[in-house]
Amino acid sequence: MVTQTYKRIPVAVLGATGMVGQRFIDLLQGHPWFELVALAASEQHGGRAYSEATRWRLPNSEMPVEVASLPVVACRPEALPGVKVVFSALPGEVAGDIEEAFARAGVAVFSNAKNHRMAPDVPLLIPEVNADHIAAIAFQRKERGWPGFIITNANCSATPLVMALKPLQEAFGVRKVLLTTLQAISGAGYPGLPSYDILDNVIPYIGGEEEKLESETRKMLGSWQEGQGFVDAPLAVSAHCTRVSTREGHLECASVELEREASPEEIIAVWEGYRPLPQQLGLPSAPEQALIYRREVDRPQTVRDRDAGKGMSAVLGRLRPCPIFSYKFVVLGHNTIRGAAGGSVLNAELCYAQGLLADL
Ligand SMILES: N[C@@H](CC=O)C(=O)O
Repeated sequence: MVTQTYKRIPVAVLGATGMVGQRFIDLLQGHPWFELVALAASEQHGGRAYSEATRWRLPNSEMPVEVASLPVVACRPEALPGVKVVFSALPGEVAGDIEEAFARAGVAVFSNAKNHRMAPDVPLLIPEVNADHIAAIAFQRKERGWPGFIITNANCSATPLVMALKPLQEAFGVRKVLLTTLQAISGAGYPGLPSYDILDNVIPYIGGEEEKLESETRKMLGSWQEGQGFVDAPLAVSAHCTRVSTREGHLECASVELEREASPEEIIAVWEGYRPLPQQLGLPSAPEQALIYRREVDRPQTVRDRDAGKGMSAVLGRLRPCPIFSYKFVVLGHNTIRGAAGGSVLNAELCYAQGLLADL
């Protein structure tokens, strides 16, 4: 259990006006270790108050009064003096250079953007899965000469899949994964898809998503080797990604081939008994149970289960034998919480607990 009581670290959100930016703002309200002191977005907002620059879009909540009058400044380090940590919800078109400018200026960047995920010196982090990959930060800082650093979270559909696979990999080995996703419309940001395209419809294509899912899964389930870098897990992953007309929560149907035989009871016991580092450390955003297995025949369901563990748990169900691979199952993750802002906040908490934010 982490019990230090440092002064809270001043943090900012980049890309604060979008959906994921708003998730960051929401999750940082009253955070015990991080104090949200500034908001940044595109230059067009020119310092206007947050309440004038954007409308609050998160369901069942109002814009926090603490941020309503904050000016929306430009995404430049000099516009955010005193800020030691930034959470980036920037779109991929601009995230790359901006995030690097912050790391160069001595800021720790926790990014939701795709740009640096597959870089050979950037941890693609899910604290329940590959907390040891933060060892790459020392290498990144040295190689790039940065006093700060960049850590990214994973693609929102890779996140619950990898959380489900990690304990299976440890206990039985995993050789192959075949996956079909049913991804919510919020994954496309706001305003996202035209209603005429998505209502009464399923779209069997999300640009770049299948490639990300396949490569990110191998990186996260792989290892960080001093002197060698990231080594991918020797795992074949094939993904079909579809967009469905749910608002939040990516539901995924997976078939896996294991290296060793296992009974369904053993697999469920491994999932239910999984208690990785964030839970051991009691990190503020870590759900009590990283993985929840539902025994009902028709769960998990997107609308009923996406908020489990305040949107930070992966919810599993329907484990059954697969006539082609070893087993098949369903997994669900909240895409804008665990798969986006919540994932990055947990990454920052792990770094805080491991002392990586102390020397910024
Ligand atoms: N790329 C993802 C984003 C996650 O929510 C998607 O399109 O769903």
